[in-house]
Amino acid sequence: MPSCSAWSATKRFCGQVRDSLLGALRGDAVDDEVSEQNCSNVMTRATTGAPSTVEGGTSVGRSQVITVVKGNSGKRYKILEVIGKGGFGMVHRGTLDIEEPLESGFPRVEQFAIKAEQESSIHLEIEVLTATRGKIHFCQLLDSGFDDYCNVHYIVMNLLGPNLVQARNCICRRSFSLSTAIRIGIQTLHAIEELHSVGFLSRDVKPSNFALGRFSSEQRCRVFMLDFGIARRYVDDGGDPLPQRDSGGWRGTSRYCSLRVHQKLDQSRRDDLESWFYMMVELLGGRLLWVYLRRTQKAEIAEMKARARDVHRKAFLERCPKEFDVILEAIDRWGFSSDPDYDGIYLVLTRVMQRQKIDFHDPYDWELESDAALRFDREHRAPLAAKDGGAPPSQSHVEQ
Ligand SMILES: Nc1ncnc2c1ncn2[C@@H]1O[C@H](COP(=O)(O)OP(=O)(O)OP(=O)(O)O)[C@@H](O)[C@H]1O
Repeated sequence: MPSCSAWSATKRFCGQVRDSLLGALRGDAVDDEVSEQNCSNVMTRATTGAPSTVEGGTSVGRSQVITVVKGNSGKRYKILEVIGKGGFGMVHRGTLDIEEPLESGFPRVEQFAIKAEQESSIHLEIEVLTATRGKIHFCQLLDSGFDDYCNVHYIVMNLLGPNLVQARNCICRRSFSLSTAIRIGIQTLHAIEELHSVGFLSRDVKPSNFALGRFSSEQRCRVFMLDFGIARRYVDDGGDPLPQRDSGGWRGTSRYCSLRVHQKLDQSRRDDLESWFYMMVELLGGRLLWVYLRRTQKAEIAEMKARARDVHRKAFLERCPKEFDVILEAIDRWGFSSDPDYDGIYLVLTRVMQRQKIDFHDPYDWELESDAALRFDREHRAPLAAKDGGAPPSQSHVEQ
């Protein structure tokens, strides 16, 4: 990217999003995935200020500028290349500005993921990551801050590997084996259960919101849950479930959201599980019947989701183990205030594992293919292919 930093790219990106949101508020075309909550946050954000934490920029490599930001902890971080982007912000790779030397004399190179957003929804991410501290399927929140110059809030987390879409694309045949998909299913279900156990709904369960640990780490087979920009507390301070609201508005992603979201109904834990089910159908190699529809065709998508329950049920579940029929039936039976039977779903998934002779300790697909990590690095994380942190930053393509 010529003579501008990845951080400035975030600023521009956030600016574009804000412009289109403000346009939407003025009555221009509205992006269907934008939540009402985020619209109002943008308006608030634009009128508030915060002390500057920008520490300056350093030129590195070919016309590449690294921006350094100072977190609330006092630590300073170099913002390197973009490793992910979503509707409201960007995720960058980052390192400490000044590496602390180890006793051996070699610098300790730590890498981070730095998520920046112009929205104050980052505060919700902070709330969720604080609540999930110590849970095994969640990133550690290491630091946070506000960059006055670029007008972005950011959080610093541990750096993970590919999200599930990218991981699937690293595999030669570009689809997971049954063994890998079922165990990802168990892990993602556990992640959702952990999130629910601390009183939050995700409302955006989808493959790109789960990532693996880094291929080079011991956590390469652990699935982590990401992105809590539209999460919501579903319990009050005493831990009792909040009553159902008359209308839930639109939150989520058309492809994976539950039927109830299409009906503008308030979401509850069962809706996260319905999204999980759609995600699983895809991860098991099936094709969601509405995959060819544009995300703006909400009514058509809703109709296809309804048909997947009756006339097209067989085609919908074609690639899934036969036990998945029971899971869908159960999720559809649960109402707004039902306590989801997570254990029942684990039991069914475990039955599939027994029937297919799948062991929890079997290698995952990306472990079986020695060049899967290389393919991921080449396509998404070019700098990480070199020795940790030693490579110059560069712009990398990231698939959504
Ligand atoms: N800690 C992390 N380590 C490595 N990559 C990450 C990390 N967090 C996020 N990413 C990458 O960035 C992508 C976008 O992250 P995230 O979903 O949090 O952003 P977002 O702007 O909220 O996205 P969306 O609008 O699509 O929901 C993820 O799919 C993942 O590939």
